[in-house]
Amino acid sequence: MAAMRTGGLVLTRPVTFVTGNAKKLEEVRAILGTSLPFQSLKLDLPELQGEPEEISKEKARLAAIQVNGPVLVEDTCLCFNALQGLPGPYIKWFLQKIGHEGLNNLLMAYEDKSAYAMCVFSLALGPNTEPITFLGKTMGKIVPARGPSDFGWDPIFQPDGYDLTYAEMPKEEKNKISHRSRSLSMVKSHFSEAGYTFQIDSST
Ligand SMILES: O=P(O)(O)OP(=O)(O)OP(=O)(O)OC[C@H]1O[C@@H](n2cnc3c(O)ncnc32)[C@H](O)[C@@H]1O
Ligand SMILES: [Mg+2]
Repeated sequence: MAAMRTGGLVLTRPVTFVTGNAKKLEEVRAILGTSLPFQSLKLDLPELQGEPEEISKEKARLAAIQVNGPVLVEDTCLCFNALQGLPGPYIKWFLQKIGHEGLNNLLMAYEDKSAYAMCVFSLALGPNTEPITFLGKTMGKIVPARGPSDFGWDPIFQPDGYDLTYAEMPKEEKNKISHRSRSLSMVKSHFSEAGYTFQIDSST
């Protein structure tokens, strides 16, 4: 839990990253390394409809109640410029129903294949605290699927400046430029700037 102390906030528990997605967790682990004490909890939280930041904040509020402590969650969007940002936060269901080919077909009527991947992390220090959001974006375009299909829409997203899709890139390369790593670098800066201190008693 969080307690105030002069000069910053003392956290007596590690931050819990709550997600139902094992691939997200894998990337968050690789990106954060040991820079932030965190643990994970596999929970598929219900998601509100609406703007990405509100969806992410609401997930954090629900997660903080479940965990009864500091939590980090994220919501990921894939936004097509020709479609004014859709499917956006609804990408999970589009992907599930129409797949990579269907997503490409959605853009068939448009010249503009540009898109961006967006990650909104939300940090809530405990239940009843207002979550803070961190938004990271990577620009690119939608292409016919290339590369291994072990993580979501990675095979159809080709980031600007690369000839490779996210799926074709070595993981370390994706993690250097991804929407997730951009958002997480803001989370890391927040932790160092806000002066939080972790005093975790491992015996409790
Ligand atoms: O429990 P949560 O964290 O919500 O996990 P989720 O899988 O439900 O994730 P989202 O609600 O954020 O939906 C995002 C969708 O985009 C997929 N996705 C997320 N990040 C991705 C990435 O970096 N590359 C490819 N696909 C990704 C993910 O598998 C989902 O289908
Ligand atoms: Mg989800």
